[in-house]
Amino acid sequence: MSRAIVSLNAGSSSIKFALFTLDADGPRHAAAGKLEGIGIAPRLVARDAEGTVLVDRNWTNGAGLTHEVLLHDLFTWAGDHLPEHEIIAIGHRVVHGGMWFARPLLVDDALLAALDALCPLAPLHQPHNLAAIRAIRALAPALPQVACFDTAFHHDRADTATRFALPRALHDKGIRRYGFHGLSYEYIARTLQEIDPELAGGRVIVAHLGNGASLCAMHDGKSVDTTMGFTALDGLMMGTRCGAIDPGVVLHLQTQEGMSAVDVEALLYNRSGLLGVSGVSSDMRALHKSDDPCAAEAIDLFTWRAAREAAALVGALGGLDGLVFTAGIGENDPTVRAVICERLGWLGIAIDPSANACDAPIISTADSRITVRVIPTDEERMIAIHTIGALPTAGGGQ
Ligand SMILES: Nc1ncnc2c1ncn2[C@@H]1O[C@H](COP(=O)(O)OP(=O)(O)O)[C@@H](O)[C@H]1O
Ligand SMILES: CC(=O)OP(=O)(O)O
Ligand SMILES: [Mg+2]
Repeated sequence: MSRAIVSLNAGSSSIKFALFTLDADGPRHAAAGKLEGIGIAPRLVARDAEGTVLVDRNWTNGAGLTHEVLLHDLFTWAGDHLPEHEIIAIGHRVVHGGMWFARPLLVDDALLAALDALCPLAPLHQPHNLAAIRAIRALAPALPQVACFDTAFHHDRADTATRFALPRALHDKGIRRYGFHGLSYEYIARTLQEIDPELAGGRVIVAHLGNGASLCAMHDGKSVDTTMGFTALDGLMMGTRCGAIDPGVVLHLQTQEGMSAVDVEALLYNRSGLLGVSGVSSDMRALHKSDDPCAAEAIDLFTWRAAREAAALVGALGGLDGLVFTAGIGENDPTVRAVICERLGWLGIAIDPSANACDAPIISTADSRITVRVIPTDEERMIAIHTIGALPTAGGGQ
């Protein structure tokens, strides 16, 4: 029987998970999967480390099944089908750690209560992250659970990068720029250190372009600035989120258009971004397939915003040595990467079209002044590493 850690990344309509066994040289990936379509038509697919499908299950009449019920089914499946693994802890991606939580922490009642208070700052994520923790507490009260914060990687940035130009008292109360996707950025920083230490020591922009999207400006592997702020609404245009917007628009919608705060929240988080501009889909693949001109306009705006924000981060870094693409779009979409790089061509970026077309590890030409890489992210592995480290006997009692 080998001891194992489960990493959970619970979102509004999906729960991504991965199982890692504890090896002397770090967590070893044993299985991973996704429970998606929660609230509509749930489907569970899991694969072992070789990619063999372990389960592909749909629920009949599954629309009414909650995260809690489905997590229970997932655990029953894991108990029946992965009996050779003793799960010793569960690690969670918790999107918002606020001002105080900058390191992975063992979950207890006090921590859960403090994290509940941050739900309004991450309405698409935090309630689901915490619901998964509570569901597992109910199923297995003695199982240690570790919260790993998406904000933590950005926590130690200089004050200038975290401060809004608002009265000081509001900053002191916690109204400041936090930044997200930190588990992904931390994984990329570590990987870059392994594969290209010289570049890792320099000034690098990492573009995490997924359903949620942000950029991180790193120097020597540390976050200097990032495009997301107080919430995961800020910065880039995303699947359904607007990204940076004149705050005057929000005031206008409320005072002139008669929208309530709840209406505005739903508009900015769920009906904007690629979905709102295209009127077609929030999914980049669907937009490429569509012949609706609004779909093309949405993709154009996505690349325009990404290049514009990247240029701002070059200013924050005082120059640029490397650019890394990651997450669903960043790892798999040569067209989006090519257009963003073309818009940033003035920085001395030159892309090799054939390397870009096959998502090669390096997609810049040999004489490009800036190295452009594609690195698949692995938030689940980062969660497993942090979870092992946060257990009472660090190293998982090995
Ligand atoms: N081959 C691909 N080409 C273009 N876009 C892709 C491809 N594969 C995935 N994507 C896009 O990646 C996005 C989802 O990214 P992902 O990192 O999985 O998001 P999240 O983890 O936030 O749910 C979607 O817009 C999807 O269309
Ligand atoms: C913080 C965030 O936007 O996360 P995701 O990309 O998973 O939506
Ligand atoms: Mg994601």
